Amino acid sequence: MAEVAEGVSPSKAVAVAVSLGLVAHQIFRRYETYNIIVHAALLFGPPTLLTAFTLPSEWSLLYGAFVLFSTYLATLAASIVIYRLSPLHPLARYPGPIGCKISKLYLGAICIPGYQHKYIQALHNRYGDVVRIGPNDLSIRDASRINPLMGASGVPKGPHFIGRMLSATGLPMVAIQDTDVHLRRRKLWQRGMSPSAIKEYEHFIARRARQLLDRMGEQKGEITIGNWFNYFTYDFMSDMAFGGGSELLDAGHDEGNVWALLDDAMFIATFFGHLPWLGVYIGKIPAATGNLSILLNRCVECATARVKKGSEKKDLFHYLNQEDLPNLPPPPMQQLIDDGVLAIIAGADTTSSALTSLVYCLLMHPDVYDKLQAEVDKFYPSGEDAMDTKHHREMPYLNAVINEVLRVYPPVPGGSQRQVPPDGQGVLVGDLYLPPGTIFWCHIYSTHHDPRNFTDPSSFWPERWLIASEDPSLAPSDPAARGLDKTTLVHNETGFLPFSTGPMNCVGKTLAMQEMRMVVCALLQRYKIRARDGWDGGNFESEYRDYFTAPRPEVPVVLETRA
Ligand code: HEM
Repeated sequence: MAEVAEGVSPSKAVAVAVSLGLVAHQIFRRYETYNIIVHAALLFGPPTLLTAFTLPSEWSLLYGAFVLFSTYLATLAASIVIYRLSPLHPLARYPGPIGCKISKLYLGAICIPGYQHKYIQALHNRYGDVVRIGPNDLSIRDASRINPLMGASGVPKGPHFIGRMLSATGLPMVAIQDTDVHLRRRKLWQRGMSPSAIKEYEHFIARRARQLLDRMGEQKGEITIGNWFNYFTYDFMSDMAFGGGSELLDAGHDEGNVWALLDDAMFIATFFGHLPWLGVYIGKIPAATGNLSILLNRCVECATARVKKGSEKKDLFHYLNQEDLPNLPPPPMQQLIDDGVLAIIAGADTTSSALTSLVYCLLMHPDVYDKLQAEVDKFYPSGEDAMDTKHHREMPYLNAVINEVLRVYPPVPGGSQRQVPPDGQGVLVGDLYLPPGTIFWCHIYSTHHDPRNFTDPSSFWPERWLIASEDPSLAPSDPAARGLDKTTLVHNETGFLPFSTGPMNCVGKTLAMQEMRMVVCALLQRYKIRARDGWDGGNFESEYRDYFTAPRPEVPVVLETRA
């Protein structure tokens, strides 16, 4: 080989390696791909060819390979870093930490302890409403931009689910970036979440909610109520998505470690959500993905079993499998599996998180607890069926409490990612310009906690929802109104987006609200909830974490059956 290269001087060989490194950067920049073979070819192909064909005669093969590989790769890395920090980068005008501008590894590392929501909120407080949180990523905390960016003619989904699912193929609906394909797929979900479908699910919710109350009541002494909500939501979502298959409530513990797996999986998924290409690599190594792969495989097994068994009830699967449209062929098996997985992951943790936060808030705010109890007792006195949803509309305080919990402790604190199509036009909203390829998040936690959207935003104060809607149940003279009325209260519901917003928002919103209302009414009708003696709730706020969904600290309680 060296013979072929005779005449190539070391400085020439190094210069060629530098030039190829610069060219490779331009190729990476223009043609983003998750194809490992393309990545490997670009990373290792040029220096391998250089070593093979231009090795200077005075270098040994080993030395030459070392010099050419390191020159090529160092040039590529330096070119990337310099470009990302330079005024030439399309997002150069947006402020943010240098580490974020250089690589998504920075935010990936920061998210590991779980306080990404607080970190991004702090960035907004320091840099303003638009912050660069990655080389091509922005976080936005400006309620006035939310509808133009996420509403009817908003921007498609971003790529973070590719990293979360450790694959660029076989993705669930939530991850589909092509807007037309996403909306086609969503039609099935929309039928499965229509008011008439949800009416039919009420008895599924009621059966599991009764089981939840019975099983909690059977425990002696203190219980960790969040764990029981976990069992409830997981069993219920398994009923919905797979026609059953999970009996955690019955077991009374995390049988099969599903929640341990889910928590670990969310942690891994959050890191790779920031680095989708790396997630795709790691996804090829079964041992490296550990619990995330186990969780995904378990869901695949449940979905496959359900497809084989066929549908016995009108549950969510009935609609996802188009059994309500018998003249149409069923969707491909892989689609059913992917969306079954999605139902469990999207529907179980979020609702459980909200219910746990709600109990925490009631325990920390006895005045709120008393008022909610009074409203529940008014509509569901002892003997009245607490699973009957007919009074929910007449319960403004119940709805205010749930909204306020979702505002202060959003179960998906970061929200959902969007990306301006790289091959299309940029997006201009007022003076905010997002160049093609820009990835962004309308950051839910920061928006909910912005004083420009909500008076005293960190304070848990359900009455704000009553004042805003001028609900007659709260007189302006009531001390709970804090001397505010609709004109003096800051209350911008455009900045309230726990379920995200627009045509790609949470399709399970109505179901989740129904579940929460039913469980809260039934729980308060039957039990008095008391915090464990000596527990002051101190670490809930500080240890509420963000791994896309929100792991929360334990809330230890004692339940006393009400007379
Ligand atoms: C309190 C409970 C819940 C909260 C706070 C919540 C929140 C969210 C958020 C923020 C998104 C991202 C939407 C976006 O990309 O803009 C989402 C998506 C989704 N959620 Fe929920 N969710 C909850 C409960 C549920 C339930 C019970 C289900 C039932 C299966 C569900 C199913 C879904 C699905 C299928 C998506 C993907 C929607 C799409 O891509 O079109 N969620 N959810």
